[in-house]
Amino acid sequence: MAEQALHEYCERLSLQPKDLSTTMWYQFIAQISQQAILQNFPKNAPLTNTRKVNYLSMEFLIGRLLGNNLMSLGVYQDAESLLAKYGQNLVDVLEQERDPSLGNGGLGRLAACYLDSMASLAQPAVGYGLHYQYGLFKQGFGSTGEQRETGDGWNRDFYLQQHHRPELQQTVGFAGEVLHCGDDRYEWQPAWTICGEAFDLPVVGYKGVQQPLRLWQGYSETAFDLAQFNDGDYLLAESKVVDASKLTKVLYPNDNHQEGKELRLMQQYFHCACSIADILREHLAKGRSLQQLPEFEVIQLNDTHPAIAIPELMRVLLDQHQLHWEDAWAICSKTFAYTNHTLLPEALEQWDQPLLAKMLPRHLIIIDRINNELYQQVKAEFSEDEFSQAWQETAVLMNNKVRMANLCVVGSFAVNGVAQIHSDLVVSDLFPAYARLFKGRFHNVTNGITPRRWIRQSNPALSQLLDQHIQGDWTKDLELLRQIEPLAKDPQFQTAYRQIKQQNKQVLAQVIQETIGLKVNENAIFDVQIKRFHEYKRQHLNLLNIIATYQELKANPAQECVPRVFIFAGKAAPGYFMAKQIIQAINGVAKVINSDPDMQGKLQVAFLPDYRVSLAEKIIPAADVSEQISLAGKEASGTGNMKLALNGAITLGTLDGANVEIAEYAGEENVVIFGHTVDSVRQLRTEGYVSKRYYEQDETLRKAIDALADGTFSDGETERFEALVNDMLHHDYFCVLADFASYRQAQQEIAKRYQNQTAWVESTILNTARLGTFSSDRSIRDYQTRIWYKA
Ligand SMILES: [N-]=[N+]=N[C@]1([C@H](N)O)O[C@H](CO)[C@@H](O)[C@H](O)[C@H]1O
Repeated sequence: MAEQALHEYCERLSLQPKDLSTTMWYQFIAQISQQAILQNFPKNAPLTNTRKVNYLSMEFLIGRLLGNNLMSLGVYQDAESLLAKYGQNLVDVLEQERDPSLGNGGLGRLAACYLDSMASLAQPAVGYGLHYQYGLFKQGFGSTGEQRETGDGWNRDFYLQQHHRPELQQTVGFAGEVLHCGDDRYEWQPAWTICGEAFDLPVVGYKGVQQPLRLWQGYSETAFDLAQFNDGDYLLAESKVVDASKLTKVLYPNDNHQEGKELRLMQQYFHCACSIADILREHLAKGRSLQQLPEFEVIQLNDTHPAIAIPELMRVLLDQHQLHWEDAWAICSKTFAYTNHTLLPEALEQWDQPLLAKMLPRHLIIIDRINNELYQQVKAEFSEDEFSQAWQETAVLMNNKVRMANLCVVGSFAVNGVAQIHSDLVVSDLFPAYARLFKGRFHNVTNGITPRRWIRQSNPALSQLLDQHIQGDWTKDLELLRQIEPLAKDPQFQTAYRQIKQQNKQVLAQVIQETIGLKVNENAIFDVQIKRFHEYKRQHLNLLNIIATYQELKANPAQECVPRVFIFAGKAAPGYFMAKQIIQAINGVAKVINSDPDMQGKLQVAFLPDYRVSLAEKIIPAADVSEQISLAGKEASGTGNMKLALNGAITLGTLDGANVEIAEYAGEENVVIFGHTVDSVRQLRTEGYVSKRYYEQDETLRKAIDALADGTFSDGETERFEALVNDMLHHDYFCVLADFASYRQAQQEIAKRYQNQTAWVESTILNTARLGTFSSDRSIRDYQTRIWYKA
């Protein structure tokens, strides 16, 4: 079949297979993969004992799809051997695919892993997102190591792994007036509308089903106005067209931070309005009633970004289907479920009421009614003395702001956090009054990652070893990894496992050489911190330890040391000054250390630019140490921690997010935990945390910070990192200085353990063997049994 297709493809190009470029081979393989997806997939029927999931997310960090699709179609080897026949290497051909960076970080990647798992488990689902023209910016570094951003056009219109669905278009209104037509009846007259057209990216489940990721793109109903053009009024002729395409032009590059821009709210509403209309179209087309919606459909809100979907569904039920408030609310509140991904106050979205009054006047009226109904409930539940504090926490409308997280809690039948410690804090710290008011509504579903992309596809050598020693298909059931536990001490298995890690490190060393021109010591510990830059993730704590290690080695050149390569990757939101300071400081330190002959073979720092899914796939299999060093209570879960540990990296972390559960499953002896806990941070704050004291009392820490301040790592410029140093000494909200000593000790523990390779490799094997629970298949099964099950 493929040979025939290849023949036809070459004929169309009037070329011989030997003349095809790598890009042409990519296009050929992508085409036959799409045909295969369209023609003979799925082989399995979707589940019937569960509701269809509509996963609403402003981000889907899907990564390259072709390799994944070939694997899930079961034709990866066929493609590999066909290409090999013509002297081509599939890995190189797959490198031709642009990385659709339609997400910022963990939240967006989690959505992609969940789509893969739902399709693999035959859980009926549709992902609903936006077809951004520009994904997350491309990152480069300037002459003094500062982050530079450039637009990342991922060739949206020519992307091969998608189908345009013009028949699914929707029309979305904005602004305008609301007429009160008596009693409870309202009519919204939008001032203008934008059309949404759908692009379906097939999600190919592994031995499962195929279902769509549906991405909406804005365009203007009124095409080019020829009449106006003929009247010579060219610009006006084009005006409407410009606006619409601007709507889904670019992804907002913020991670864990709200940017209260009008365009962002318009994007969110456009996303929700198109998706709600499409869900109802499909539901009603099956001859089902509106009242049956919660019986067959669940709408999962991926954080608060799609929260406006709640008043949007209410609007449609009230104004377009003339339901009474109670009936509409009964349907809504049994259809929506909300996942919270962060406790950071600056990330909890709040929109100015006046902005909603202008942009979505009908929705504000509905939100006001929801708020009034809630007021009665809170009044009834809490006593006189308790009421004001309870209302302060629970009110949806407060201080001229619409609190989107509160709207989600009130409008959903289920709320979940993304790791046990986080879900506990959601109840104890974020929503205690809600937890009392809505008993049984709060759940935990610990995050997971898809083993298809993050082991089978990105670590083929390890996958082969696992295939040789495991009965059953671990790619489908990751708990089967337990079968290698007895081999953890087996010398032969250890050798094979270690050699695979070493091979992966050599591949990464090649990538580092090609990308930043640094030749790293492949026998050193590859110590990896790869994630978005944010003060709570504390990349600057990692940096302070690197500086201290450098100063120690400079002061004691004869001292024995375990060679180390510190590998960083990650982007900072363009508007996030302090995160950008940290990036620049790491590059400044790297420049000095990497060019210092005294550090040869001992210490190196590699900061790889433009972190993205395809780069993560190369770094993760090569990591020895996984840096998960956020301040306890700040990282809701983390998912990089799971990918790194399953691929045999030892977690060096705080008791935060999913690190806690990784330590539980791997065994405390197979991770290295340090630092303050959630409770001891609370105590530190109560006692009044003064970071300067740590600087004064800890000489190693002081010298490291002084070196950042005195120009050592900034070409003698003393003000370049002034803001970062001042923040550390006079603020340091994320307690970097308070955790420095404990972290440094933990790093020395890592070095000590690494010297006993037999024990180290045993520990890494046990991490792979015992962490099957962090498969996103397990997460989806938890959602099915705890949230999505048919009532
Ligand atoms: N937004 N947001 N939240 C995050 C991540 N930054 O995207 O969601 C991720 C997915 O739930 C979490 O793993 C991570 O801890 C959390 O910070």
